[in-house]
Amino acid sequence: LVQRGVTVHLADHDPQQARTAAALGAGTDAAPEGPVDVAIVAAPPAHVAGVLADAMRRGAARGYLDVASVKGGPRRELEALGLDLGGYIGTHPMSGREKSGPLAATADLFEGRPWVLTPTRDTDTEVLNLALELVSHCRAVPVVMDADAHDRAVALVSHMPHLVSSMVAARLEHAEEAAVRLCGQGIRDVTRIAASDPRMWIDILSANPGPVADLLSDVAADLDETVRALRALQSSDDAERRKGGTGIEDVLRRGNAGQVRVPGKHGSAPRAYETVVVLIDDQPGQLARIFADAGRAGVNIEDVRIEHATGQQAGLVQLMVEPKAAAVLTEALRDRGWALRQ
Ligand SMILES: NC(=O)c1ccc[n+]([C@@H]2O[C@H](COP(=O)([O-])OP(=O)(O)OC[C@H]3O[C@@H](n4cnc5c(N)ncnc54)[C@H](O)[C@@H]3O)[C@@H](O)[C@H]2O)c1
Ligand SMILES: O=C(O)C(=O)C[C@]1(C(=O)O)C=C[C@@H](O)C=C1
Repeated sequence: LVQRGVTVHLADHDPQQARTAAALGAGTDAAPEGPVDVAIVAAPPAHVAGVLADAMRRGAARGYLDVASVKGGPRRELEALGLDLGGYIGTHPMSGREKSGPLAATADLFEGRPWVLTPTRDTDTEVLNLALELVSHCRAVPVVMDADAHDRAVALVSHMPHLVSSMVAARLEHAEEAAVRLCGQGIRDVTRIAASDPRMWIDILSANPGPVADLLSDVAADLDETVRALRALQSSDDAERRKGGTGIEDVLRRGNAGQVRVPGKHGSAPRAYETVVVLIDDQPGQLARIFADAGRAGVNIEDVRIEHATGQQAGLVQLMVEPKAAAVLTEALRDRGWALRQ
């Protein structure tokens, strides 16, 4: 928002967090002199209604938004407090990090991502317009939904997958070091979000337990069937083994069919990018230099993955770019002395 010329005042119940965010360029931690255009509450879900109610009672803003990962609960809490909710919209940017706090923040986090808005019949048009302006400043894609429909949808695409990721990662806790050191990109993809703050996720799941439990019981049924199929594959009987193979194929094929439905950036169909792989030393500033060199060559990096080599101070950076930009980027990085890999 600061980059787009908006004046941002930061407040946090831990003033150090607001100071750090201000020092990073996210705004000022000085209080505004009077009511602001819009107050955006990004506290943990269980505190959202309380923080919003306090701001509304003080008349802190013309419009009030929150960005909590659940939408039905906070709205009902606000209604129970008897507040006039015409000036409020519950929102949820569908993008985040597994790390907390201002040091984990990035200015382009929401670019091209869906940002859910849950206005009701009573929402002031002026406030809806402020919310749309905010989403547009962050270059996100607005999606209007009913609060409860949102909660059912994120149970499927965010909350249940989060728990499954935690359960896969939990298998590693007491695993032998010899096995853990073999971790490749597959398990990194599946477990990244398991690094998130449990306190935040207890709040999120506590506000959406029913839909998540329903989905997890469907996953449990798939797990039971898959275990049965794997046991059948161990059988000495040919027919049993064939049955086992069919069962495994079924779950893998259904996985393919679901995976192709995951949209790429901007909510469109997934795009085919080409990957340019660079070997880096594990030292501060390396990624920033690669990005600067790519920028100088006029190449937009669409996505990036980093794979650290076990036991070495080196890593492989996979830069995903539009196919026509791959050759330009390869040449520019080679010219600047980067070691490229296939
Ligand atoms: N991290 C994500 O992936 C993500 C994505 C979309 C939405 N959200 C939602 O955004 C909100 C913030 O999540 P985050 O990941 O930025 O967490 P965070 O821990 O980085 O930030 C939360 C901040 O709220 C402050 N806080 C706690 N209680 C407060 C209170 N009562 N009053 C004022 N400040 C208070 C904390 O000090 C902290 O600085 C949550 O509601 C979360 O559901 C998170
Ligand atoms: O990718 C991450 O690290 C996230 O935290 C992302 C994610 C998600 O599940 O998509 C997690 C919770 C938020 O409510 C929104 C986004």
